[in-house]
Amino acid sequence: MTDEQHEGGFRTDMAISVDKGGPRYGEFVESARLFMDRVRAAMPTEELVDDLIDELATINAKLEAVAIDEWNSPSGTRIDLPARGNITLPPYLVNRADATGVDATLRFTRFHLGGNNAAHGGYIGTAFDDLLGMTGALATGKVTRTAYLTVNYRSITPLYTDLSVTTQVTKVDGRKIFVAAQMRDGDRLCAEADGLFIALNPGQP
Ligand SMILES: CCCCC/C=C\C/C=C\C/C=C\C/C=C\CCCC(=O)SCCNC(=O)CCNC(=O)[C@H](O)C(C)(C)COP(=O)(O)OP(=O)(O)OC[C@H]1O[C@@H](n2cnc3c(N)ncnc32)[C@H](O)[C@@H]1OP(=O)(O)O
Repeated sequence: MTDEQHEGGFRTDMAISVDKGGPRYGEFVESARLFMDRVRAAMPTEELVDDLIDELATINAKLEAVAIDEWNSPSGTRIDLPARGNITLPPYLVNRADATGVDATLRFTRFHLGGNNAAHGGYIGTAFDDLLGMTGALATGKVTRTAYLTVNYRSITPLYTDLSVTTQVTKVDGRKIFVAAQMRDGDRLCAEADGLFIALNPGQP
């Protein structure tokens, strides 16, 4: 990736990769996700907390030594991995993606718990934002930025259940891409969204 491609405050091109971080990078990301779930579910003893702080200090020092800028990191660019290997995002697999929309399968886990075994609404919005951003990118061939995103929560979204997410381009008007999405548990509509994404101009901050 050149300086020109990411001049300004947001990348204007997507540095996709399938090999950064090596063949076991996906396994590393899944281990990190499992760790996040385990932290969320744990009731540790004081002794275990002491022990874990020390072990994590070692791990964090190893990772700090290999930190790299956002434009070149595997996280967010590995298109062969769930959610492009980005642990910030709920893990989803893209089943179909073209200029008209995207079909994905998504699974929330303990880390994404809102309450009463249901997903937190913010993570539902995060999933929609990313998959709709991808939809805008595929519709225009450019990176797009969210202008607005409206989420309607229609019924409880369960954890540890394969959910389907479908997105559609509803209208393109110059740089404006109007999009919609639905999240379902089988036939049941859990949540839906509509949004406006703006295709960035070259160098736009
Ligand atoms: C297996 C296959 C996989 C393949 C994958 C391959 C590739 C995928 C590649 C990449 C994509 C992947 C994933 C996506 C990644 C991330 C998605 C997350 C995106 C975000 O999470 S991003 C962060 C949150 N987001 C912001 O941080 C925005 C802050 N904001 C701004 O940066 C500006 O605000 C901006 C840029 C939005 C617009 O600014 P601007 O200067 O460029 O344009 P301007 O203001 O002139 O608006 C132009 C026209 O839009 C209308 N307009 C604007 N805003 C409107 C609104 N809210 N409501 C109604 N209309 C609106 C105007 O009225 C005008 O309309 P008109 O032209 O008709 O007058």
